[in-house]
Amino acid sequence: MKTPFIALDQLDKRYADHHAVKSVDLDIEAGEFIALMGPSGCGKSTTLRLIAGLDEPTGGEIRIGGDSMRGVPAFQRNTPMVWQSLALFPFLTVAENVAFPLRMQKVGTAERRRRALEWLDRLGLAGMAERNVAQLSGGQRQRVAIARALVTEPSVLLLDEPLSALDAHLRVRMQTELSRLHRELGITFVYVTHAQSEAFALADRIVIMSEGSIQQVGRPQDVYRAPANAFVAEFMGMNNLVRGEVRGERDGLLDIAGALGEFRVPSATPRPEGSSGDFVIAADRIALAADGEGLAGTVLGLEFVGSTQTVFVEIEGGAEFRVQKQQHEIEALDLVPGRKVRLSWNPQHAWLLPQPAQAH
Ligand SMILES: Nc1ncnc2c1ncn2[C@@H]1O[C@H](COP(=O)(O)OP(=O)(O)OP(=O)(O)O)[C@@H](O)[C@H]1O
Repeated sequence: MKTPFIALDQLDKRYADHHAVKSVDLDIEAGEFIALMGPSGCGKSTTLRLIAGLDEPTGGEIRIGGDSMRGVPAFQRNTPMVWQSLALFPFLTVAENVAFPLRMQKVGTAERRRRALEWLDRLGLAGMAERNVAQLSGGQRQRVAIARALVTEPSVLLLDEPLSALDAHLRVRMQTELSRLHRELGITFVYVTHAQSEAFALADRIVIMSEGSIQQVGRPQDVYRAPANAFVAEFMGMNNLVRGEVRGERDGLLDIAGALGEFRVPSATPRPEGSSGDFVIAADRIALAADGEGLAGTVLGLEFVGSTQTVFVEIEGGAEFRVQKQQHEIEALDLVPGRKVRLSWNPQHAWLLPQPAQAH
């Protein structure tokens, strides 16, 4: 097997009163764009800080390029980090800010300036070198922070919610910028974010964490379509979780029965009768109709994002479902709160959650 570029091996971090990272194993390939995701407090930033050497693990090991980072201080790792708060020096010019890490490395004045200007140019900031950072816009400041992180030509860049302070429009532009940089530089990016849209737009693989443990690692679309457990399914937002129990098997599909009724669900492996039959059905896989077959429900509300509508439906029996449709697909239904609807889906699109004992 190929040696991973960054290896987290049983990585553990305990604070006095909190177990923030619990025996995390993760291999990151050279050049990969990895996004760490999970609810607030799940240990994403701590994991990133441990990789950066800004915090010491209380157990396990980090290897970068095959070398153990045990006892290696942050400044010797060349794993720069970009934060939401940027931490630029207000009393230095833009060029001086970017050149700062080279000063720490004892690079000569002329060379420092040459490299700082080169990175400013790469990030579209040529001509701003002599400005004070206070004279820049939020997006420009973000680029300065990225230039400063990249000026030492690291082989890994760590980013902790770098775009969350920007407005929505700028965030999308900076996403494109980061994606371009990642492609051009070919270095490894480890990116902490709350925002699913960012992780999906940027990452080769996403890591979903909860309470200090990894719940699932995979390509964004695979984690979305095939969550490893109920936590991941719910975290991914646009999944509807249906609880049930296996009643039998017919024609390659399992019969599942639960509080919402009876369903047919595919399974890659046999599942004994009476075992868990919890499954998810993604919001965009559900068809809506005014009547006919399917789960009966009542529209609770609607949410528009561009041309996409999310329809919130209360199912008879109490559960709430989300259905995601293009505006033109449901125009004819004239959906308003209180409208009765039927929900149906192709059984092949349902995803049976792995048995709890197998989930990881
Ligand atoms: N220095 C510290 N001392 C004690 N507890 C800490 C310390 N740093 C972090 N923690 C705790 O460890 C847990 C994980 O924190 P961490 O910052 O890694 O979470 P996160 O997933 O990045 O959250 P957020 O998305 O809110 O930034 C939290 O409960 C936090 O309160």
